[in-house]
Amino acid sequence: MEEQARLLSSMLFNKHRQVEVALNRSVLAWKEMERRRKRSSGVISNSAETAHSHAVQVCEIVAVLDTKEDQDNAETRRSQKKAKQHSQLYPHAFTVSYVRRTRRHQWRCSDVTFHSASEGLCERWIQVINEQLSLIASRPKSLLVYINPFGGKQRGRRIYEQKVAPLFGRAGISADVIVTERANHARDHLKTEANLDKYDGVVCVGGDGMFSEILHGLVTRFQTDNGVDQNQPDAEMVPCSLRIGIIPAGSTDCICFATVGTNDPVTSALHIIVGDSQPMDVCSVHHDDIFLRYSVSLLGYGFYGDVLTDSERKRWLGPARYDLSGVKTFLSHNYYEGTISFLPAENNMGDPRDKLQCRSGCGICQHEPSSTGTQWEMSEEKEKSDKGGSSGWSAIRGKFIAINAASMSCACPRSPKGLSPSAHLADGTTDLILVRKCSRLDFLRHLVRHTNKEDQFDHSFVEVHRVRKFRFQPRHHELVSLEDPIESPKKTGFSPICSAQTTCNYSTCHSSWSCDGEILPNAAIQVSVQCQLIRLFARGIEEQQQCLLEDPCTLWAVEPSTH
Ligand SMILES: Nc1ncnc2c1ncn2[C@@H]1O[C@H](COP(=O)(O)OP(=O)(O)OP(=O)(O)O)[C@@H](O)[C@H]1O
Repeated sequence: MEEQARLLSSMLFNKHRQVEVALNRSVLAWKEMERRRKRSSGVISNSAETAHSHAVQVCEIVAVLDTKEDQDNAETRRSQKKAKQHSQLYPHAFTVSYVRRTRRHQWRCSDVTFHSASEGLCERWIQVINEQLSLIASRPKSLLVYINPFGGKQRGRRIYEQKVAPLFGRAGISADVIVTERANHARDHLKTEANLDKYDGVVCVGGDGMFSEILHGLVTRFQTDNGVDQNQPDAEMVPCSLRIGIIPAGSTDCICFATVGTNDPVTSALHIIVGDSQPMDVCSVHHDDIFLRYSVSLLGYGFYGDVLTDSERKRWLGPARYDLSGVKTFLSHNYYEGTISFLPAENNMGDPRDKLQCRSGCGICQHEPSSTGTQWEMSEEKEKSDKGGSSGWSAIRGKFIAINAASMSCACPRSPKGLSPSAHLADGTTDLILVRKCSRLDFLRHLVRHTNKEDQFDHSFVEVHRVRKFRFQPRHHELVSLEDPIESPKKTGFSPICSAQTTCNYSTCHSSWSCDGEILPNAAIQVSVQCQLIRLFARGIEEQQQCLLEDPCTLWAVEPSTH
């Protein structure tokens, strides 16, 4: 680390111990100065200095506040006499609140209080730290918060008021809060009414369904304001300049888990406060030239579409409905025919089986936008120059149990590595997973591999492609008539191998697409990945070593004290 000039350095007191505190542009560090007698080799040395060093990155300081006398004494009541003496000697204090990492990607807000005899010195510390914080332009000052009071266990409002609002207050962030009164309230408000110029970001308190509302409201608003027609599948979309923060308060919080690494409201609030920014791809889904929906996580046809459709009918069962519908759909073992066409990503975009996981600061997601843009244009050219041909695009016609497009790993507590463990959040691609017709036992083997360390793509009936665009055309929709004898249907009971849904009426011979948990009305769809269309107040999942601070000792290395 390049050594930076100290901005401030003082001898202060922390918990009645003298500490040397120093600040440069990137680190606040303090170390205990403890003088004690030490015996070595039979000689009593004069004194030995031991130091316990602590360091906090300036960008992870939440706030610095003047500490009121009684407030600090409450902390030290154990040794009241000592505390009283101490507070008489050093009556002035300031408290720094900062991010502390705990287990499994969770963050907490910790406080450290420094005392001094000099009020002026404390004021100077507060002023200089605040000056440094104000230089961090990415920190939000004003937020628009939507709370779904009915998401998950209906604790959204309480979570916000008790865990999040106090932190925002401490960090000096103002928030306008809207508690939603109906489904799509947040989406509609964002689309038309909200005065977005006032805000640095939008916060969603709820689950994945609520996030989807915010996503649709915000993306639609930015396209409308910029004259982009969402119904045009090839329209060049305008990225949203406002970031979205997710305070998890739903029954499914997969987007939060995939971008923060944990579902914890305090951690999410701290990521918002420090002004993190995680770009994210969004898939636009069209049927012919009609816009259907946006997706950031999973588009699933066949198995996952059927599970969702069935579980919607069992809402009264609560979260258990997913398990029940999963078992039922598995036993039904339907397959569907159709043609899937796709535009593969370039070779330098990695491979779904390369075992490179998308992590904080991911290299693949940081491809220069210009180079990605150029490659993208080249692919578009290929596509245009080859209308009706196959160059650039590939097409597979077949019988599929499941067709999934994972734009992120889709990891969740139940499937820790997710549907596509190496999918990236912001590389402009989605991982297209095709599970062809196979036996029930083989399909079970494939499903089980989502929960263990084995490669779920290592089956002859599974293939996976990293793609920028794809289209699906169900076979029935194209030409199948009831007389078409392509598969002999077995509508009653479970077939020994698979049951083809080909000779029934339209509504039963095709599956439905599940789009981030919503069912799409059309089976024939076109999907384009919009690279980095939105940004979240997150930083991706941190690797263990990324959590460690660079050596704070560099701060002690040279430089005379400024105070
Ligand atoms: N005030 C409201 N009343 C009813 N529905 C609402 C309200 N506000 C938001 N919603 C809708 O509730 C749905 C579920 O919300 P959310 O994702 O927050 O919770 P969830 O428990 O994870 O949901 P689910 O598991 O049903 O997807 C969203 O699709 C959203 O549109």
